[in-house]
Amino acid sequence: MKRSSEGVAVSRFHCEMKTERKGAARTRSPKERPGTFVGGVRWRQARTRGGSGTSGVSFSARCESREEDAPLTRPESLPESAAFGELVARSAAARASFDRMERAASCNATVLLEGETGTGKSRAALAIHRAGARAGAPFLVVDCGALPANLLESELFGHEKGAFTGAIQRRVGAFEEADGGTIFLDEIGELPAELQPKLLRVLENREIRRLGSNMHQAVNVRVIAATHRDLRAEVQAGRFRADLYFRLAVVGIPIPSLRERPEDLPLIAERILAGLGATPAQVESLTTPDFLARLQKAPWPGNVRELRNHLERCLVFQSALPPALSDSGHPPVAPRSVDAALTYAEARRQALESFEHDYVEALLKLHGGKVSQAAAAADMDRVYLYRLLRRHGLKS
Ligand SMILES: Nc1ncnc2c1ncn2[C@@H]1O[C@H](COP(=O)(O)OP(=O)(O)OP(=O)(O)O)[C@@H](O)[C@H]1O
Repeated sequence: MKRSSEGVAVSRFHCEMKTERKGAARTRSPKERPGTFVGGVRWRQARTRGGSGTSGVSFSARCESREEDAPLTRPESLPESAAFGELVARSAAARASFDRMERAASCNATVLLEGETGTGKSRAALAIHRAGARAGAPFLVVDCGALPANLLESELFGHEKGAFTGAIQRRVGAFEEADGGTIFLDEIGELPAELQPKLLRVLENREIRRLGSNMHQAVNVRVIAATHRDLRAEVQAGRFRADLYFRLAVVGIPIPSLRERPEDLPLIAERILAGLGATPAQVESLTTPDFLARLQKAPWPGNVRELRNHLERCLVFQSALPPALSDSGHPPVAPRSVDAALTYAEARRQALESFEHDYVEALLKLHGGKVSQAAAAADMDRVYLYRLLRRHGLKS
């Protein structure tokens, strides 16, 4: 794509072109933009074939077909079912993601995993690391949404003694600790604005500077990032730097939600039940065609994680619970009663635990797994909500 004019105010994403098979490309243009022209006609979405031209306010492009322009994924060559690390799938969409993961594992490029909460992004990141040349080196996870900016900066890049109040000794950051290996930046969409240029510099120069130090230090780290957000929309809205987005999305891997691929559910359910140590009789009762069909119809806003919780609940209550009942977190048993044999303090602690679990689970479900949105709606601190989710095993 070449720029054909200068000094015109244009969107961060002028238009998106994705190659398809047989030398064709799909062109999409954001609706609020001045527009993209294919063959002189203004379009929001169009398919272009070899030789046709596409142009916009400040660029023009030509779609040309070449033999070596093979698509990244060849659906016709994909096997019936596939596994990548812990992940299993049958659907073409998920197998296409696995195919990309495998290719990503064999190189060192920065990867961006995009998918809703519970779709398996963290497991995919670990599997990419383990399948690659860095498998024997460290794999470090940093949750970019779990810490305020100053603590996160120190977590990522480390600090010198005295760098800030409370920095009583030097601390090595995750980038340094992961040297030779991989750093997994989870929830990258939550990275505070002030840290975005700092991370960009690290990705560009492959060197870090500890907080409070003047020295730059080279690091050899592979970066895999993940987000449940639509990062392109975040860039369009000005909340995420476009240059950082492009640095991260060298290999972009979308992971489909569970409701987009119900055909994967039986296979995943079997894998989960095996992992939970279900007996053959339990597996049989929880994989009947009727029960699986009911599970396949459920929306699963928390995706595979929610399915896992549901199946675990089914094992605990020894019953093929309908998903709608399980979703509320309330098994079909008598309402919670008070155990007066306990001390007041203990009974209160248990009730509070149970309330916290049910509340944060329902809250997250109500907001489609979006922690920041859920925290804002509940008037809670996001970091505190993350802590509660972890404590109750609702987020790994
Ligand atoms: N395709 C799959 N096959 C088997 N298990 C899966 C699959 N996808 C996800 N899981 C399981 O679902 C659970 C959630 O996965 P994971 O924590 O990687 O999700 P995530 O997308 O990183 O979630 P979040 O965005 O909330 O951090 C894990 O127990 C994982 O093993």
